[in-house]
Amino acid sequence: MNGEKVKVAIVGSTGYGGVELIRFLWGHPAVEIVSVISASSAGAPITEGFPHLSDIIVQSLDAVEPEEIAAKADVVFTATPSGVSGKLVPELLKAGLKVIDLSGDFRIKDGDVYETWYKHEAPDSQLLDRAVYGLSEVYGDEVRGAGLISNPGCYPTATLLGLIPALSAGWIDPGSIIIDAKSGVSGSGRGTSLTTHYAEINENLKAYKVNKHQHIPEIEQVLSQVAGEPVTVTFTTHLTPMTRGIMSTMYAGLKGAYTEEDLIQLYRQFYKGRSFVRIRENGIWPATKEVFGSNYCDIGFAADRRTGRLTIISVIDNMVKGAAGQAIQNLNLMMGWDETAGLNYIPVYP
Ligand SMILES: NC(=O)C1=CN([C@@H]2O[C@H](COP(=O)(O)OP(=O)(O)OC[C@H]3O[C@@H](n4cnc5c(N)ncnc54)[C@H](OP(=O)(O)O)[C@@H]3O)[C@@H](O)[C@H]2O)C=CC1
Ligand SMILES: CC(=O)N[C@@H](CCC(=O)OP(=O)(O)O)C(=O)O
Repeated sequence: MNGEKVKVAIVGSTGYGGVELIRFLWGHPAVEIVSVISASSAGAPITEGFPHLSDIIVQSLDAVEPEEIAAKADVVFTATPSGVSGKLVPELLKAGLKVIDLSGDFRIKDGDVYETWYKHEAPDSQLLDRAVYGLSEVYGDEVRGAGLISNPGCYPTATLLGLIPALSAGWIDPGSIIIDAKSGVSGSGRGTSLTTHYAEINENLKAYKVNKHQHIPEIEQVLSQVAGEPVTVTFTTHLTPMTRGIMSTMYAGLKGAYTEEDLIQLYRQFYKGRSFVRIRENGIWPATKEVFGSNYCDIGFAADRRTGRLTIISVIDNMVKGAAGQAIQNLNLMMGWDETAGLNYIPVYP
């Protein structure tokens, strides 16, 4: 990590993902933020909308001009909505930038599947092939040296990190997986809507997009690859009255009489040497507050002898491991740096 700092730009810097990228990148030892970019507020100081960045980000917001971004930066993060990234990323790559995209546009390898779930035109199939799916702990080797990284969705990150070790070991039945997931409202971005209106969400718990969530094909794509056979899942999402955090509770049929101790050993081995996945033991279940503001994913399990089912609980902060933190972890891997650079914070508690 010696020498000149890598210059980064952020498109979508006025959104929740963009502002969270600024928070971590500002303290990154090998990075300089050279441009914060906005489609709707170019020319304005970022502090107009985000006074907490006063005296930290001094430059005004730049316009979305790929050539100008490439003249300043080496790497660009696109924290832009699905449908926008798919059109913008090819221009940024053409201008010579390395790109880390936070949207869902490059995650699904089959363009037809993407169009069915996202209702936008799919990016070019060659680019879909080129995009590396940045689930850092699983595809880290592919991320190293990549030019285009597709950062995973928030729910898929929590869910896949919880399921992959047991599935790849052949310990759970791939046809039996049920996922019940809950998210804080920042997961839906900074835009206002009736669903996230204070009076609608406060003291409330709502299921949404049941069997229709755009993260279903993303989860199934990875699980199918891991299992070596087509996997379908039942996936239900809920909105909770909290700002940050995701809890994914997963159920699957066990294919043997595995104990919790077996599972702890399996998961510890799978994530050996990876700083951001922590495995719980002694029946202490992970809670969202225990990862708040950090890049950790905490996982706990219970193997039920009576029903033959495994319960896995995985928690992340959707804004960090579910978005900006994992994107920076991928930058670190892409650049050959320590994956924890700029991300070494313990969770905010209480
Ligand atoms: N929030 C979360 O927990 C997670 C979000 N994601 C994904 O990350 C991306 C960003 O999410 P989030 O920050 O929450 O969303 P926000 O809605 O908070 O922000 C999106 C930003 O995109 C910018 N934007 C909109 N249209 C354009 C355009 N045509 N060209 C350039 N920029 C545009 C907007 O800024 P401006 O108008 O100033 O340009 C806006 O600030 C999304 O794809 C989201 O799905 C992924 C994982 C988790
Ligand atoms: C709470 C909430 O609304 N969460 C969003 C997750 C958004 C996201 O991460 O979107 P992409 O992965 O598609 O980019 C949702 O459920 O759609």
